[in-house]
Amino acid sequence: MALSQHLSKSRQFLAIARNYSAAASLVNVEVNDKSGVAVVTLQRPPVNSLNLELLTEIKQTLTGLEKNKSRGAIITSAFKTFSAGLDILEMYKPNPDRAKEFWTTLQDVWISLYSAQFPTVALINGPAPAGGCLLSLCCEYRIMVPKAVIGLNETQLGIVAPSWFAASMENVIGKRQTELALTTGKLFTTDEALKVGLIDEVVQTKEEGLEKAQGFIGSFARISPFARSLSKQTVRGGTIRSMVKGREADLQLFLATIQQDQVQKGLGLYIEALKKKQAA
Ligand SMILES: CCCCCCCC/C=C\CC(=O)SCCNC(=O)CCNC(=O)[C@H](O)C(C)(C)COP(=O)(O)OP(=O)(O)OC[C@H]1O[C@@H](n2cnc3c(N)ncnc32)[C@H](O)[C@@H]1OP(=O)(O)O
Repeated sequence: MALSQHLSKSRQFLAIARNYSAAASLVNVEVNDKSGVAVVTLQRPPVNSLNLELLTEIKQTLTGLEKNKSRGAIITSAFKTFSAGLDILEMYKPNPDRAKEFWTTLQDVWISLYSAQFPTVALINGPAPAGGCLLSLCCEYRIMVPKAVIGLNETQLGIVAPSWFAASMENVIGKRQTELALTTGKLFTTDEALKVGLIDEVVQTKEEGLEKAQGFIGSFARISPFARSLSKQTVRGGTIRSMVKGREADLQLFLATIQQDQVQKGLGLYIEALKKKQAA
């Protein structure tokens, strides 16, 4: 598709996305006029914790971008936190129907983002623990600001990162580092994350990050989109097939896990600790 035609389609999507944003406004989408790349900004105050509504909007945004043959997407945050991960309140004293929809939507978001045909970059402009880290691991390239943290810290909450969370990390930093990170619930500083390969670049500001992200996506300008996305599928296909095959069992495991007294107790204490931290 010619760039002018493509941009016209992108603008139509942008108009739809803006209308949608006006109604719900947890995700803002802006398509760059020159490059056709979408900047997808998460904006659920205060820390972009991923509840059902935010996940639903992310999923709809990704579906829209795929449908409109997006040139690329940069995922970032409107706040000083990239994402605080899953909204703990979705797992604490859960309503079973909502918990089911919540987890299924998280699975859908992972599948859409992990398998996106267009290039994806996470511009991690603040802390990205647990589910926040997972979102960034789905992207092809990670750019992070200094003085932030990133990692799958689930064990610190007394829960276990599911196998597809672990696989997403393993595909980026390898088995050994993933095992160490998951068993300790490690949150990597920006420097540590760069050293271990969890992120690809450090930038001083979000603006610099946007430029670098556009540069990464621009580097595919002379590569056939078909060959590009098939190559991505070749590398990621096994992980995706395995997750899709196991998704029902994974859902049941999630529902059973969050109903355990011990897990509820751990989550309750964690929520208290977060609140105390604010009061201090
Ligand atoms: C299939 C097998 C079984 C599966 C089991 C389940 C597997 C689940 C997998 C993933 C789990 C997760 O993603 S759990 C979430 C983990 N997240 C964290 O540990 C991060 C916790 N938050 C923080 O560390 C900090 O908030 C921050 C560094 C992200 C930001 O710090 P800051 O100082 O800027 O903000 P506050 O700490 O003051 O927070 C503001 C406000 O937000 C509330 N908050 C923070 N994080 C969450 C969250 N994840 N969910 C819900 N709410 C959150 C915090 O309590 C404050 O609220 P109040 O203003 O009301 O006090």
